[in-house]
Amino acid sequence: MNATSRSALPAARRLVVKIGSSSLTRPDGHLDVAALGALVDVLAERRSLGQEVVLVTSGAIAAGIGPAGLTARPRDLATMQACAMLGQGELVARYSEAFAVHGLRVGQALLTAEDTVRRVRYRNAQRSLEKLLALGVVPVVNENDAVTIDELRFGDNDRLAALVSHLVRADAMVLLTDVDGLHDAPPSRPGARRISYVADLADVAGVEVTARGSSVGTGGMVTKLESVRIATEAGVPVVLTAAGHVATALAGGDVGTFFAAGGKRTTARRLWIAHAARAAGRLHLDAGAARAVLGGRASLLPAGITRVEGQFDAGDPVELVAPDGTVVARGLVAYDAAELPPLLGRSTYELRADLGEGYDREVVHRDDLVLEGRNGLSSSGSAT
Ligand SMILES: Nc1ncnc2c1ncn2[C@@H]1O[C@H](COP(=O)(O)OP(=O)(O)O)[C@@H](O)[C@H]1O
Ligand SMILES: N[C@@H](CCC(=O)OP(=O)(O)O)C(=O)O
Repeated sequence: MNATSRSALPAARRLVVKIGSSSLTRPDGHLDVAALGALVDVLAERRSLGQEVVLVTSGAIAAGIGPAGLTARPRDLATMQACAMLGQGELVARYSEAFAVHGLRVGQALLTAEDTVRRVRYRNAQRSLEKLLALGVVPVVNENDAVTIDELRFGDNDRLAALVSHLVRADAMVLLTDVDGLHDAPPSRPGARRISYVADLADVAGVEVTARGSSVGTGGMVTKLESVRIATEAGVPVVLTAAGHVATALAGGDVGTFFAAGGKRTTARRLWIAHAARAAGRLHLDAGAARAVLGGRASLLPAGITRVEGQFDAGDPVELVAPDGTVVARGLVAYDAAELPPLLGRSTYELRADLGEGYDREVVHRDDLVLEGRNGLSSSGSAT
């Protein structure tokens, strides 16, 4: 399949389609059931043409606003989560009804960032989604808002969709929103024009995008481009378009923006480390450690760390900072923040002798470390 042209879409064996809150929400903040039905009609048609579809859908919070007795979308995390818990069942019920009209069944998958990072959980999600697809069911995926906490939360579904694309080995990903693709300036600005084709994300590095989305969406165009980066670096081409253009987009028509896939498949955890929503802390390195890490082959040992910043637990993403203050890499730390201070600057030999086996382990293993590159991901791992 050609990952550099729109012909990838009708030729795709497996598609991931993500629809955002802005396209599923009425002006009064409630779920737009008609918009949901229109999307399902198009997806059902693709299924009848032999394509497999994985749907990543936002809308749980929107669907929960009414039942929660609220008048507007909440902004604090706890109320958003409560609303999503109320609304998720409602949302899936609407999808079940709409797909049933076409004789199709849906299966709900609620994922967290952790499911795409931890190897065992990644494999588990991969196996169950494969089985669901083999059963002819349409997976309906959302973030598990009820249990996710701030640092490990996607918040928006854009990056989740990219990681799901990697997980299910999609041939293409389609991001549906309320604007017809990336524009050369925020679309509210007079004269802003759609960009039809992007061969390399570096070509649009100068385009002004805002993080503030529609009144209901999360992350705006910034998280969409981040999602595009993850997908294309993983070898998956992307179309970003308006929800109303989904039929044309899936047929390979010239709507929205097509982003050609550049990279070769890398591991999901490396993608996630590079693009994790927020680092939980920082490790300051001495010059030797910074050089070793930048060399690309070394793990970070306690001896090369001069200072620790932030409250993190083992497994959290952290930034690695060189003596001149630049962030040289991101990685998953193997210790809690509180454990580290007595170990700093000491050799693994000393630590093993004083504290015993286990304290001589790397602070960040090289498999859990991604260099800060031009595209935020400059090292290559083997495919998961
Ligand atoms: N350069 C740009 N091109 C296109 N859209 C942009 C740009 N900069 C900012 N945006 C905004 O991004 C918004 C979409 O993001 P968001 O509201 O988070 O959508 P969703 O709910 O679909 O995820 C659009 O409404 C648009 O105003
Ligand atoms: N998981 C949340 C999605 C949060 C959100 O707004 O995402 P998006 O519409 O992708 O910007 C929900 O279902 O409401």
